[in-house]
Amino acid sequence: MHHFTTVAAFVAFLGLVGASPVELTERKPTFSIHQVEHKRFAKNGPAAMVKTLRKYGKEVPQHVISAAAAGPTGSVSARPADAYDSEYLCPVSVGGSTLNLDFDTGSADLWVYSSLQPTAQRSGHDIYTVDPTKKVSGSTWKISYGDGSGAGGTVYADKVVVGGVTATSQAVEAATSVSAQFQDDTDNDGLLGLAFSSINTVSPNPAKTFFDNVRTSLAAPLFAVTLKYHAAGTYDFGYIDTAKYTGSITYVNVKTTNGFWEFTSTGYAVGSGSTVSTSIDAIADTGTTLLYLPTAVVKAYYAKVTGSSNSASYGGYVFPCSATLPDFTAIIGGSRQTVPGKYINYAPVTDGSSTCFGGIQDNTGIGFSIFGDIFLKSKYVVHENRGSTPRLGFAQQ
Ligand SMILES: O=C(c1ccc(-c2ccco2)nc1O)N(Cc1ccccn1)C1CC1
Repeated sequence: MHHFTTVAAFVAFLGLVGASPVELTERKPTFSIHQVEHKRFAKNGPAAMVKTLRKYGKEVPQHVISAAAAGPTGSVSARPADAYDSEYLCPVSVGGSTLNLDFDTGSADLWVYSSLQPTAQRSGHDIYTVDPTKKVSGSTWKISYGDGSGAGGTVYADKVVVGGVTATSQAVEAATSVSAQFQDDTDNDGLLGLAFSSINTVSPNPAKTFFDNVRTSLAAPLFAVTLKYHAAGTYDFGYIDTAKYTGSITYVNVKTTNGFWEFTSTGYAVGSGSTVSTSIDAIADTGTTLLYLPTAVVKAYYAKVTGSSNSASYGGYVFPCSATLPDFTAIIGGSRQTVPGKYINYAPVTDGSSTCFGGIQDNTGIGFSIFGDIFLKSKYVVHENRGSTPRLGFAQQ
């Protein structure tokens, strides 16, 4: 972009456009100079602040200097898609269009509704309009999720911006077809996977997640998840926000062999009951709504809920919506991570029913426990990958 900084340059410009200063003043024409974005400008707020303070000879606080020296950081809102926090959606710029994506730490594909789908499938959705010049030749993707939903399509390399953090050449997996469950979910324009790139489904060459693409350039190689109960939370990239949690963060090492943010909880407690020591293999998964735990743990929990039962017809534990639910505590890294009982009432089994579906359910058939939104929405969870030994950090909101 050309910046006119001197009168001489300005007059030279008039010469270029064939107008003399006198002529201009007589006819007083109007003209505008259209600014274009500087394509390679990485947004760094602290650096801009340092520049301004120094320009006016002001003192620059040390914490601003050190933040400026760091890489980019960013934050994006995560809004509940419905009254029951079934999923959380975040606005993302994909190839210049804003789509609302479900950030999913349990999968590793960034896939979007697209112009490749039949128009009936994509009505009500924001879509990514593919640019054939950006197609990744020969690549396809296909994913299936634990609830039986799924999608598939082809791949494009395009610019993706999340909370001001830019991946300039992100693998954007454009859907050619999505399952009925996704078609019915008209708020959701796709998923942004934040698990490990080892489980990305692009073939023949697996793609990197957004986090893996920006990780080493961020001020710190981490993102932090703050989901909230019936309220908007955030996904922060590159920094820890001490205003978003109380007490301290307890870290545990992550096992990445299955591609998930997988960790071990060493025990649990129901309400004010005593702690039961038992090893629980679990994953943190923002893309899963509920908290799936081993059979014995779930039985011990609902033994304390009057009127609860494991309903074959509703496919899980239910109880009277008026029930008082005990808190649930998981021991992680030696710390007590407690979920308020109120958060464990997920939703009425059908609109208006006085029977409610439990937020804690049995993990039989999954192969591990899943700490989904029911657990996560009372926590501040740091997902750190320094390259070796990724870690999860848990703190109370
Ligand atoms: O939905 C998934 C899920 C995510 C990603 C993949 C996948 C296939 C290929 C690459 O990733 N497959 C899944 O199934 N849940 C949650 C879940 C919930 C209930 C039952 C089973 N699972 C994965 C995180 C555990």
